[in-house]
Order: sequence, then structure tokens, then C-alpha cells
Amino acid sequence: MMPFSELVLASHNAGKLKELQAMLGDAVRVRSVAEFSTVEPEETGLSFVENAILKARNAARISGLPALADDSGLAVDALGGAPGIYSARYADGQGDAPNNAKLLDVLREVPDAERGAQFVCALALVRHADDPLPIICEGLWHGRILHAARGEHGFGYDPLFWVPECDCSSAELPAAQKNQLSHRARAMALLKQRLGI
Ligand SMILES: O=c1nc[nH]c2c1ncn2[C@H]1C[C@H](O)[C@@H](COP(=O)(O)OP(=O)(O)OP(=O)(O)O)O1
Ligand SMILES: [Mg+2]
Repeated sequence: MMPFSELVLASHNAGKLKELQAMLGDAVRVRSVAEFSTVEPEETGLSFVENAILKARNAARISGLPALADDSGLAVDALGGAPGIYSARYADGQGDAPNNAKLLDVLREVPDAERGAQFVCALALVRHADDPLPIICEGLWHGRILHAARGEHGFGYDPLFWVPECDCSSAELPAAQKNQLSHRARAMALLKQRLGI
């Protein structure tokens, strides 16, 4: 059974918020952390899980509501898993376009066979700010980094992420299809199972 009727989504990323909201449907009333503060907490953890918990606790603290956070990123095989937890800050916090340009540049000489990558998502749900037992669910999505951007949907690294099972980039997938397949979708499916929704 769903243990609460309202939830704050602890993300300042519009693309992520849209996807999480669509996946949750009307199972729970969703608020955004931006209603409570525009200050983003520093992501000081060394893992996706630690950063997700840190963001969830922060949102629960400032809202007084249960909070769900998503920490996610792109782990590229040829880069030993980078940019990983630093994906949002890859080009020093300048945003998606510079992040993508940097990734294309560092992988310029890397052949197709070595361009494997996975999107990683850790979801953390805390019932209150000091919850001693956060619910954690993870999801992975395997693909390959393209040589040039393709597609207009999604956000972040989507235009550079080739999805073998669809024969297109994740930015070429309609939102509904990405929301069935992605790292975030997989983590969310586990979370819904866990919550019985
Ligand atoms: O489905 C995705 N499609 C494309 N790119 C993605 C995806 N999922 C994560 N990403 C990238 C975006 C960002 O570069 C980093 C997440 O960083 P991350 O710190 O978790 O999120 P964020 O700072 O954008 O918002 P917030 O921390 O407020 O939730 O990975
Ligand atoms: Mg972030």
C-alpha cells in the first residue's frame, strides 16, 4: 500500500521532472522542490545512491513532505565510467550542450566497437528528512555513444545515446517510449513494485 498521498520530487531538472511525473501518473500527488527552494544542494556523494539520498533528505527537510530524488548520469566504457556522477558537471556546469560537445570531443578517435555506455539512475525515497531506511531503486540502460547528435526529444545526453533495441538515439524516441525503456523507467518500475502502486 502507498504509505503517503503527497510526494515532493527533489529535482531541479525540468526534463527529469517531466519523466518522473509521467511515470508516477496519478498514483500520488506530486509537488516540485522548486516550490520550496531554488537553492540546489551540493552533490558531495561519491555514488549515485549517496547523491540521491542527499537530495531527497534536503527536499524532505525544506518541504516537510516525503521526498523522491533521482541521481543519474552517463557511464562511458572507454572513459572508465566517466562522466558518471559528474555527468551534469562534465563541462564545469555550463549545461547540456557544452557537456555533449565535450563528450563528442574526447571520444572523437574512439571506434564504434569501443563506444559502449550506460545511463544509470538511482532513485531514493525518504519518508522524512531523517529517515533511517531510505528506499533505493536502481536502473541501467545500455547503449552506445554516437559520433554526432540526433533527435530533439528528451534532455541531457539523449541526442548522443544510441539505443540498439530501437535503432535510434534516445532523443529520437517519443517520450512515452523512452519512459518505458530508460534507466529511470527501470528504477521507477522497481520503486512502484516496492510501494505496491
Ligand atoms: O535520461 C537521461 N537522458 C539524458 N541525459 C540524462 C538522463 N538522465 C540523466 N542524464 C544526465 C543529465 C545530467 O547531465 C546528468 C544528471 O545529473 P543529476 O545531478 O542527476 O541531475 P541534475 O543536476 O540535472 O538535476 P537534479 O540533481 O536537480 O535532479 O545525467
Ligand atoms: Mg544534480
